[in-house]
Amino acid sequence: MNTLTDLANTIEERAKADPESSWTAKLLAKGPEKCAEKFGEEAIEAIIEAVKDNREGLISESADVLFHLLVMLQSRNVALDEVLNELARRQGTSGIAEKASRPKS
Ligand SMILES: N=c1c2ncn([C@@H]3O[C@H](COP(=O)(O)OP(=O)(O)OP(=O)(O)O)[C@@H](O)[C@H]3O)c2ncn1[C@@H]1O[C@H](COP(=O)(O)O)[C@@H](O)[C@H]1O
Repeated sequence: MNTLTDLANTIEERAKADPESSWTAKLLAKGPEKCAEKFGEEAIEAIIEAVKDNREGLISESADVLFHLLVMLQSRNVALDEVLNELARRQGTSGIAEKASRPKS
């Protein structure tokens, strides 16, 4: 099992934990909208580090982004595996070819 899968499992367990004892439980108890807001904040912090070309900051903020993405998914009962399956489905399809195949709007 990889680190991301381990973390997703921990987050799923924390959904039943006491919000006083777990950051994850506390955030999940605030609801999906708060989880989404927190993910957005962390994404912006990662963007700032990328623009500043701060390598250490980008690594640290990216870890926050992944953690908060998993919490947001948990808040809407979406399993990490469902996202990984979607990525696997896309493997081998060029992004340029996929975009060209979309119906014209
Ligand atoms: N990976 C993480 C992780 N990354 C970030 N964070 C927390 O996310 C919070 C967000 O940090 P911020 O500074 O943005 O938040 P803040 O300023 O305190 O919050 P605001 O009041 O500003 O919204 C901090 O409290 C971090 O400690 C994490 N908390 C937990 N985990 C993992 O989740 C596991 C379970 O943690 P608990 O749920 O706390 O038991 C841990 O063992 C870790 O593996």
